[in-house]
Amino acid sequence: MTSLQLSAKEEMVERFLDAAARGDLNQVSTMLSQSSSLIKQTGYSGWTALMLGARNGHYPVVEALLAHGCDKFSVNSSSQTAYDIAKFWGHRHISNLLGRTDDGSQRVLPGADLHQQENYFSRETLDRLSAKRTDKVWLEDKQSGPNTVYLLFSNCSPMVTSLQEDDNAGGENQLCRFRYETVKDLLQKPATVLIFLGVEKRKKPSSQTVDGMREPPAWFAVNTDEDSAELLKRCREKNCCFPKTPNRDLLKFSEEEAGIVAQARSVLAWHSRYSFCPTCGSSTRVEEGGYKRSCLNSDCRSLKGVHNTCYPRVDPVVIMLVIHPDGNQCLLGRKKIFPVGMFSCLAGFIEPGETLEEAVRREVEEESGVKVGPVQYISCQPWPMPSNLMIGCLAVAISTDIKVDEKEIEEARWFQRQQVIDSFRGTRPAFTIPPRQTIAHQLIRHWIGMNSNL
Ligand SMILES: NC(=O)c1ccc[n+]([C@@H]2O[C@H](COP(=O)([O-])OP(=O)(O)OC[C@H]3O[C@@H](n4cnc5c(N)ncnc54)[C@H](O)[C@@H]3O)[C@@H](O)[C@H]2O)c1
Ligand SMILES: [Mg+2]
Ligand SMILES: [Mg+2]
Ligand SMILES: [Mg+2]
Ligand SMILES: [Zn+2]
Repeated sequence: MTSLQLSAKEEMVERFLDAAARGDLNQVSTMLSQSSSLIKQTGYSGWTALMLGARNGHYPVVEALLAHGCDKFSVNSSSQTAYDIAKFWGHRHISNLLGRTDDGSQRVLPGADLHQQENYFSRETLDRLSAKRTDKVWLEDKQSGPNTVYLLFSNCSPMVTSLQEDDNAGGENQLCRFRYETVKDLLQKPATVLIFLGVEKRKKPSSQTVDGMREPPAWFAVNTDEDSAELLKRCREKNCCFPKTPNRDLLKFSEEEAGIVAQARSVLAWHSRYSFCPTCGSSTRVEEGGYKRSCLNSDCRSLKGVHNTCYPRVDPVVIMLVIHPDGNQCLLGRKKIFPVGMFSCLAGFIEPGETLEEAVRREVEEESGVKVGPVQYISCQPWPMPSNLMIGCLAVAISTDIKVDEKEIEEARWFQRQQVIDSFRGTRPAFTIPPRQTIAHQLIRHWIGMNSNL
């Protein structure tokens, strides 16, 4: 396409991207002051100005674009961020700048790659204030606070408002939020479980107004045995419901709400499964803002010393993308219950007395017959179904013959890097990639972005 065929806007975008690629800081700054939206535009190459500045080693341009608040996590059509690009081309000073976390911790851990993937269910919107869980007076005061937020759960599913896709950034479900007056009768019921989730994290001081001095709102989750139709009557909005497919619907929240749901649902699921003392079978009492169950039998061993049975459990699971020794293929498998055509990373529960590296090696060999050598941790994800912690790793195979354990896996296959890229793009997909909310998706994307030939 010649420049004559470009619209005025497209031409401006191309000029801006060209300035970033050439390292023309003056032109980049002038154009940004005229049109700030240029910062997120991509040209025909599918690259942003940040990617082009990073590709060509223009530190001042990258610095200026970051100062203007550009999104350093956006990716090109090969799923590479500007950081991946700078690293690949050996512009260390730029990859260090792009990989730096806000607290400057990269300087404390030199050489560490602290560009951490944020996974769905991982965002901490609330400050958990765990020290306040034992402060009964403070907790009771918060319960009836005028700005306190309550979330209602039935059978560990949150009450939500279903939105049209465009209503909410990234989410189709929104949590229904209630005030004390609407739920206070429920709190009196013996079968109700109340969890203190935390208080909203304070925004920057500059955004505080007159009520900036007020304490930030506390959040609680309530699970009751009241009929779900009765619970819905408390809500005046029309679209409120308890989702019919709870597990799938948990993937439809915004990043902020997903983090809160992960916390609340895992703790509530623990209460619903551990209502009696696991040590002696007696009844228990909920304590510490819903984070402890103490045995009511005064002779019980669980009351002496610290017993982990009194606290909510988390089950660690390794999930790994196994890379072929040639570096150009990865191993994916499918369970019978997966949607048709979907392949995902292998995964399995860590067993007692096992390191995560050994768990990776054992699960991969059990499920696919492939032997694994080096294992590298990448990122993790709370997975509240009911209470897993998915520990995401890359692993390098040292054998390649596949023999699946048919009890767990229907099929496992090596996929070429290009097949994986095509599946991400949706062009001639060889298989379906798991949804973006899963750490499996993010691990596969990470591998694609890591060692591609730019
Ligand atoms: N977020 C993601 O991307 C993602 C992807 C894959 C799996 N997962 C989750 O990881 C979990 C584990 O994966 P898997 O099923 O392949 O594990 P797995 O390969 O270890 O096999 C599951 C079997 O392990 C046994 N098991 C051992 N400890 C267990 C425990 N604490 N709880 C339940 N079963 C236990 C059971 O017999 C169960 O059938 C799944 O339940 C799934 O929810 C999440
Ligand atoms: Mg498994
Ligand atoms: Mg297994
Ligand atoms: Mg297992
Ligand atoms: Zn007991």
